[in-house]
Amino acid sequence: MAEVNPAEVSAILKRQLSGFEAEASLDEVGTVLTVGDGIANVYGLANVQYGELVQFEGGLEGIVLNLEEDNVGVVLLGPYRQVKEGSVVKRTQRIASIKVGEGIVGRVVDTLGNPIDGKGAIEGETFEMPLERKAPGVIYREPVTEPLQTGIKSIDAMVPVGRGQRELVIGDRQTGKTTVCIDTILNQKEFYDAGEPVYCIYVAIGQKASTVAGIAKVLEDKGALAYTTIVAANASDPAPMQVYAPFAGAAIGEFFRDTGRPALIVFDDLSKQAVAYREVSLLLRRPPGREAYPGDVFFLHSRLLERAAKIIDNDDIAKEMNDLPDVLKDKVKGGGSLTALPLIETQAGDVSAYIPTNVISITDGQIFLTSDLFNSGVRPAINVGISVSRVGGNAQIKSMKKVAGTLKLDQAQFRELEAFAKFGSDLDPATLSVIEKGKRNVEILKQGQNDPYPVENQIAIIYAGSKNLLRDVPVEKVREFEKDYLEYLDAKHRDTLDTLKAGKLTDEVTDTLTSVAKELSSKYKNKG
Ligand SMILES: Nc1ncnc2c1ncn2[C@@H]1O[C@H](COP(=O)(O)OP(=O)(O)OP(=O)(O)O)[C@@H](O)[C@H]1O
Repeated sequence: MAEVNPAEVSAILKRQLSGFEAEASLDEVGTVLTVGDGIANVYGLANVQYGELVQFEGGLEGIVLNLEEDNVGVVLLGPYRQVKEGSVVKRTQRIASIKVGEGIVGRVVDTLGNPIDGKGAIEGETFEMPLERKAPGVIYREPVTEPLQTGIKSIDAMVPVGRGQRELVIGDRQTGKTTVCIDTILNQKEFYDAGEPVYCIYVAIGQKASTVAGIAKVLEDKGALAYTTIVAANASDPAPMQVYAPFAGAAIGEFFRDTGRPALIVFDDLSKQAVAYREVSLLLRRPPGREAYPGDVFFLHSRLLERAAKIIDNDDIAKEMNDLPDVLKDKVKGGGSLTALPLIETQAGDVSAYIPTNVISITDGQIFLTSDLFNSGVRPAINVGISVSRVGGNAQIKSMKKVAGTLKLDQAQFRELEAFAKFGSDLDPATLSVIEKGKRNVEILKQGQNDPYPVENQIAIIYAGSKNLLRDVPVEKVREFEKDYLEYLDAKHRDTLDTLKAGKLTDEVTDTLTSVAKELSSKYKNKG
């Protein structure tokens, strides 16, 4: 009998074991300790990461927000009736993210990227973009130099916004905040038609579903849905969905920004998001601070708004960008931008409350809307005296910059003298002329809802106002004059308008504008 050679046996065993791979995988699971008010405390997920998605029995997902020694606090992203004490929770090893692709344009989605407009699944290739992502570092950014045309005369002239800027829109309720932002989105149609779309994202937080449906309809009717995505976390959605909706919107914006395209995001509004965050934090038993907001509510807004940026126009450097999701690695292009228009609602004009002061200090300027102006018929109700844009001036086109400079000075002078306007006849002619001109300029800056103006039209009418060419037009007829003047220029002097659009304010152009304005205003004089 042949003897068993141990060395031979162990060699055979070794050979067989070397190709062995364990097929069974071990899911890390935990159990629910307590659940209620949209929060679950889970035991047993020792290795879970902050911000990771976990899945409950029945498919409901949640985000891990509190890491404690023996349990983790999870916010639930949906109705949690089926979750009970003792339910099993599974780690997904995925940080919360949203699927973004070209197909998301024109859709209405929820915080997790699920379509809620009844038009079926999102088509085409999609990429997982993380909800929370570190903002691009200094090396990957460029200063703001390109204008973002809002189509609103008083903004484009006096508080201009540039691509990559963060400009706060702040005011009491019902002062036209949403309208300013929707009009800005509508104004981007010009660029879409010209084949260089600015991709827009409207994030609705804590609003009525009917309001969101109304906005979607306006955008669709005006042809703006073709380049716009709506992210909606309505008032009836759980608080965590409202907290993360702006982050989901930013993730969509970043997809366009990092693939070299301009994007615009509107957060309507961050006050409601802060309230939802306060709710979540209190339920997670985090200590309350000023106005019962948690201590990190500033960080919540600053890390969100920092994601608005103008990316350097160099593909090689842009490719190195920090925290770039792997899925985008070979699609990255430089030169993209994400402009943010956050909204904040104040109570009785109090801008020194906690959340308004926070966001004012984070953004690059603010557009103040006031009820007084709104109610006196000055709409959009922008108070230009206290509105500023810290970087947008560099982005204004030259022709606009020239005419707007005079307008700003005139209006500042007018505001100083305005109180005297009541004494009409007792004033010296110089003061009277400043007041009369100011009144006409106020009329010029009025604008209807959903009626954005192309930049060349804005320059043409502001030029007429600032050169006092309207002195013969009665104040109440200024808007009628404006309409005739712009229609006439468009019909007869399109080349002049095109020159203005190109940023030039030549003598020839100013001569044309002056002669047209004089001719039309003289008619008003005769009529009057
Ligand atoms: N330029 C305008 N011309 C005429 N009406 C306007 C103008 N801007 C806004 N409005 C009207 O004012 C109302 C309030 O506008 P909007 O909803 O934009 O304000 P808001 O400040 O966003 O309000 P909310 O408090 O609901 O957030 C709307 O009914 C709108 O139609």
